[in-house]
Amino acid sequence: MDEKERFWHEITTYLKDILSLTSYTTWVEPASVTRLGNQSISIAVPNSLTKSYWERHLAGYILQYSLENYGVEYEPTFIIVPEDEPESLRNKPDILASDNEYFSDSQLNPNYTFENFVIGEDNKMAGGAALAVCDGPGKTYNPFLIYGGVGLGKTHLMQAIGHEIKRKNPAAKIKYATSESFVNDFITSIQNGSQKEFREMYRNIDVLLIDDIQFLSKKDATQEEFFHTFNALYNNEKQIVLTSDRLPNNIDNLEERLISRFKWGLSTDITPPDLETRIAILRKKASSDRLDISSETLTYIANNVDTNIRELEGALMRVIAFAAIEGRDINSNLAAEALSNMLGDNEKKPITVSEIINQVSRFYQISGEAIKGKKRTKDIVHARQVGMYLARELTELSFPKIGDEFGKKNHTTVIHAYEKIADNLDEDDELKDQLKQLKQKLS
Ligand SMILES: Nc1ncnc2c1ncn2[C@@H]1O[C@H](COP(=O)(O)OP(=O)(O)OP(=O)(O)O)[C@@H](O)[C@H]1O
Repeated sequence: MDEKERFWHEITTYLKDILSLTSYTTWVEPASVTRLGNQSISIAVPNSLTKSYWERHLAGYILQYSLENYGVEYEPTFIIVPEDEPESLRNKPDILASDNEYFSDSQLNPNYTFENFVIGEDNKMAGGAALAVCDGPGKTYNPFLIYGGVGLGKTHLMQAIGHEIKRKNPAAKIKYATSESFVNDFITSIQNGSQKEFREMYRNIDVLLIDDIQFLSKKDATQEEFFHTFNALYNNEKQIVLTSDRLPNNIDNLEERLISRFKWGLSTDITPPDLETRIAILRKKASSDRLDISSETLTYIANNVDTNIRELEGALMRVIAFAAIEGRDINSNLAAEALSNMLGDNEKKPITVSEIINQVSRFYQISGEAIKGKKRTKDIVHARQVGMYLARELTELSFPKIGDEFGKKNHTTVIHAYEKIADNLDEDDELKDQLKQLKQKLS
């Protein structure tokens, strides 16, 4: 037994111990190891459903087991090899490895392509602009920033740009990193005295994709480095694509010079998908797993999960897994059963004013006491008025009751705050974005 087979035998034995028999036979048995590197392991799985299950529930065990027993974390990557693929391919680690290497060189997820990305009303601006970026990398929109709430497809769209540019120009060097890995790479380079290599890695490329730039907040030295990376790429007409959960203006402690550079190109937001788009996304996922699921069932799922696309995919996976485990056909009754716990859990509790004050306080970094207090500096008044507006929008409370909760303010103060924010919303995109984020946090 070689090293790879031995590790696989050990980890699957370990998983057999901790999982139920059904989970083990449904998810672990169909998987196989294809390669073991110094700090990585490639695993072949038969479909994207199994891949997601491994990614969400089992990958952590591999990291933990390898660290505890081998002193190194084997980072797992999953490759989909359909079961009806010839046996020869399933057992050809070299083919799989080289395929994997193609992607690992830029760290792109092979599934995050335009082909797999459904464009609907909510994301058509972002989708169209992303395609335009691929037609003129470094020229059309540079930088290109995609922003929006959790699980709405920012990473997918960003990586689709990487794939598409690579497809059009196979020689293009694409670098994808989360802002956390940018920070870590930078810190490691300082510790190891390898700044030159770090700069090579981030500057000697054609396209830089940086995910979740909100995490650059408060990291002064890294922001400085990122600023120089940005300038080097921008000046050489190399494409920069960024994602963020909010507009750069609303990222705390982000340097002004970065904010202004991020505004040079195009910023576009992605909002939660409407029902039709949610159904289309489910249909695409089902068909890529070669599953024939009725429109009625897909509509049932889409109707009941409207938070974000990651949750929507999770719900579909749950339905499919439930059907597999119970040995039943997929229909809307089964979907209702499979999702009953999940939907029950999600039943909305009414939002309280103290939750609103809490979120507003964290968002604007102004204490709850100040919001409820009497001070009238500009920042405090703004936070207070936003809080009052949200209280009116998100609770059933009357103006006088809201006034009470905000430190016994008169109801006319609340009415004034409500009207002021409502009026400003029409013209102020930044305010609109702040409220969107706050509402998302509160929901
Ligand atoms: N329009 C879409 N069509 C098909 N799949 C989508 C679409 N948007 C998102 N998804 C899928 O939803 C999941 C979550 O998307 P993604 O990770 O890109 O979200 P995100 O906005 O980057 O989330 P986060 O804020 O957590 O980083 C992914 O599996 C992605 O493939």
